[in-house]
Amino acid sequence: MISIAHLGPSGTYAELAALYYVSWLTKNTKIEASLSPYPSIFQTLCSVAKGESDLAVVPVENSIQGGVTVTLDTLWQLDNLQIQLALVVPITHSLISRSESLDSIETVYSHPQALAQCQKWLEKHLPKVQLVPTNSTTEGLEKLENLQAAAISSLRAAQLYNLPTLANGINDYPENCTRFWVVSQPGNTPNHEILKDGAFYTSLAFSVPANLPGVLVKPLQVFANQDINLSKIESRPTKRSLGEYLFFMDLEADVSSNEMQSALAALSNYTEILKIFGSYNVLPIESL
Ligand SMILES: O=C(O)C(=O)Cc1ccccc1
Repeated sequence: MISIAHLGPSGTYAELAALYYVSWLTKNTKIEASLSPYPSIFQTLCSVAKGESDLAVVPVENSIQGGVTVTLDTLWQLDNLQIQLALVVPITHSLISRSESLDSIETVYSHPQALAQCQKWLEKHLPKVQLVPTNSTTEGLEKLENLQAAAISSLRAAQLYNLPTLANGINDYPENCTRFWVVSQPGNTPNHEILKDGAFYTSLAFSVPANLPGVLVKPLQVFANQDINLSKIESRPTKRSLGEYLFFMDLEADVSSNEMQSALAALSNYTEILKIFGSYNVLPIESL
């Protein structure tokens, strides 16, 4: 039995992503899994780094809001985490409340990503409310004894806690989806048959030795030279001093391929610290 950590309380989108993964595991392997909710994304990842859980399922990027910075920062900070798999989950938000109508809502609780994904809807329908960020979309559901309160979470969460919804599909963009990573400690890899033919993506991050003109050109050129496509680049502050950055990249090649091995050997000449987070494929959830 493997344990899978995810952002809780139960009913989050991260739990939904973990459930998709478990359903794939059940169908394709003999591995059984149990889910453990954690109060924050940071604690979810720490539980794997400490060996308390075998795997964590964490959001990494939203199609509307971009990177989930805590996930990127924590992966950089904790040295022993590897990405095993990615999954992309469609996100549809509901406004959950015991109130009879929108008119009496004074406060809306949710995860900052969810509040941001419903910004226009909130501006239009609830322009005067106080928006309160929470650690997850389900954390705010505890506050709904108060009839003036509402929370943004999934319809699935509303059903789980037997709570009524005031509006459904309130995200500003219907194509809203979030990419999640399944991470483990390096050796602790459940036998992913999906990886049999090699992985499609490699994710890594690096700092550069000095803030000079052209310092990012060389690392980019290294991958271009090997004909490796860059599918994402994101910078994050090093937190050492203002204006110094780390660069997180997703590349379309397996770390063990000749092209990637050559690129990485060349890359190390132009980076200060280089961390490789792993090679992985995307689990197609429509196949489940
Ligand atoms: O809070 C949740 O439910 C999460 O899993 C994080 C999140 C929040 C908003 C969109 C996608 C994931």
